[in-house]
Amino acid sequence: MSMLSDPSAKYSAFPQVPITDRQWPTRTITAPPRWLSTDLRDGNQAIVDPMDAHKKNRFFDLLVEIGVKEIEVGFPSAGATEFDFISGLVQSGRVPDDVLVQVLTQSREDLIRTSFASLQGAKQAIVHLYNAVSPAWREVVFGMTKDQVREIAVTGAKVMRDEAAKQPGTKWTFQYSPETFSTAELDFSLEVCEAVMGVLAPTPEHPIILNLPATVEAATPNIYADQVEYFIRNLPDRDSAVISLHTHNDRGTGVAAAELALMAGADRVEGCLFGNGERTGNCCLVTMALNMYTQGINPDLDFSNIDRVIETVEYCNELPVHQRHPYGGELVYTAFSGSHQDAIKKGFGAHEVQNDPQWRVPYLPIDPADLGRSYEAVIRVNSQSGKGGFAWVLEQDQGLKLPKKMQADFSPHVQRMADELGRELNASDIWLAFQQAYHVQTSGKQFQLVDYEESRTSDGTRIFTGRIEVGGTPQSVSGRGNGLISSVLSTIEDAFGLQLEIVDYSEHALTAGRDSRAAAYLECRTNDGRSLWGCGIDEDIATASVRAVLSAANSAHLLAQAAK
Ligand SMILES: CC(=O)SCCNC(=O)CCNC(=O)[C@H](O)C(C)(C)COP(=O)(O)OP(=O)(O)OC[C@H]1O[C@@H](n2cnc3c(N)ncnc32)[C@H](O)[C@@H]1OP(=O)(O)O
Ligand SMILES: CC(C)C(=O)C(=O)O
Ligand SMILES: [Mg+2]
Repeated sequence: MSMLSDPSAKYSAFPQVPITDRQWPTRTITAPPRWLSTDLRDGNQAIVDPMDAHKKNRFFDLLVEIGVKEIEVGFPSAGATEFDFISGLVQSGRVPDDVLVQVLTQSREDLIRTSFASLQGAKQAIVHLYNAVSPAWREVVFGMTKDQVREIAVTGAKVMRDEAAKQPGTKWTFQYSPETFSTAELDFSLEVCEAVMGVLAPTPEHPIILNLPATVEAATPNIYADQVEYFIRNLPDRDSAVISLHTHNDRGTGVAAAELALMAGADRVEGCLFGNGERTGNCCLVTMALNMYTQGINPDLDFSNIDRVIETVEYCNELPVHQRHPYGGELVYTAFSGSHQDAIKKGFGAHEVQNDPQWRVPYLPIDPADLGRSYEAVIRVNSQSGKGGFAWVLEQDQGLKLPKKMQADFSPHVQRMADELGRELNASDIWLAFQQAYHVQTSGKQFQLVDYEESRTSDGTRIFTGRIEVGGTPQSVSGRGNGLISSVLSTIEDAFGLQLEIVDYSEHALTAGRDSRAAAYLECRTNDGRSLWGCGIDEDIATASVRAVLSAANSAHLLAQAAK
């Protein structure tokens, strides 16, 4: 078996929804929906080892902490683990007053009764009833006509109504899902929902939740939005229903479908953190909430410490959050490639200088700091990287702000190291490459400053007098110039025969908070016209400049040796 040359023999295009005056494309999302997490139900039913009570409790606490107010805690009739967890949670008093727990049940009398039993003692709760309504399920799963399938829902709704009446101390909300809504005839979904409403008699003050699942995502997200708009426009007593969305991600557009359907008028979104759930998962609540956040809308969910959220989700689901998962993945705020690094570094620079409250850093749709991620990890260096990358790392790690031309000079050293090692370079690799390239390390070089003094003559001439180790042996040297640097340059020429002319010089204090040292950078030209860079770091800025000259002299010495 292989892929078909004519897939239309096996698969058909999804039909259009019969509305021509659809409104959703002209709307924008301006407020968050009601969120329901189904991590403990749809997520839990899709993992290899369903969560035990310890993990379920930990997940529940996380959901409460991030601000989820409606939580589907399980499927009570699935077995003792589920039932005991739900009933234990309800009776523990750990459900905050502003949080609604929800349970799911098939439309079967015994299962509905078990579901209500699990919620005994709850102040308030949602009981969620479902049955599939689309042709394939009607014909293949139930072997029933439309009327019989509608009757499954009606019978279940009656049991729900009666069970609720037996526990009047609980404020009940009813939820009904025409499962497989996305692949069902819209008018039949409406017919079944109306029949359920007929039994449960919702009012605007006490509405039913009608949840419209894309149980299997079968079309482009605009089709789901059309289906939801059609449903809402044709539902009698719309104001007695909360319209809820439940998308899956079979085509990879579960979040997009929920977003467009929200524009179509829905009120509520069901999903899982990081999109766990059946097959390719449910709508990812983190992605959808943070998509809103980056449009300037407070989603009412708090992901300020997204790494802690990931840690708990990975622990409970025993599934990793993909490194490229929107907003949360380990690599989504990381740039390895040169042009991205360059733009991000400039973006952070401009952000700091302009103090602009609006976020305009290229390639980063959100400020990682808002989610508790540090800036340090944003730029990482490998063989695809450019100057912006290692310059950023040196600045973050060592406080060095290399002049642009020096970055170009250092670039081949980094490139060589990345190619040789064939892996990502970490901050200490780059620092080592820098120390080697500019002889900043304390040993193994030709010229090493021991100490020096500077004096002036009456006409302003500076005199450098010092001791320099040459190949390990201290040597007393001196020279004159009209400044400290030129006096060191003439010392080097007189003592060692190295002729260097200064082209560029800059210095800065190392990044505040690190220490009180300073860095000096120096570009020199040799007598055969070659450009050389030196760098000196010292607690004293003048000494840093002397070290920078010796750094360039060490390079000049190596060049002279190589030429011999
Ligand atoms: C899209 C979704 O995610 S739906 C949620 C799915 N989640 C789960 O199923 C997890 C928990 N489920 C379970 O532990 C088990 O399925 C149980 C304990 C609830 C029920 O187990 P069983 O009694 O063995 O039934 P099973 O789940 O295999 O269902 C099969 C029967 O239920 C019927 N059925 C399935 N769904 C429904 C429904 N929503 N309403 C009424 N009947 C249904 C089927 O037609 C089938 O009937 P048949 O035996 O006459 O052919
Ligand atoms: C039970 C329903 C809402 C469901 O999970 C689905 O249809 O995907
Ligand atoms: Mg589902």
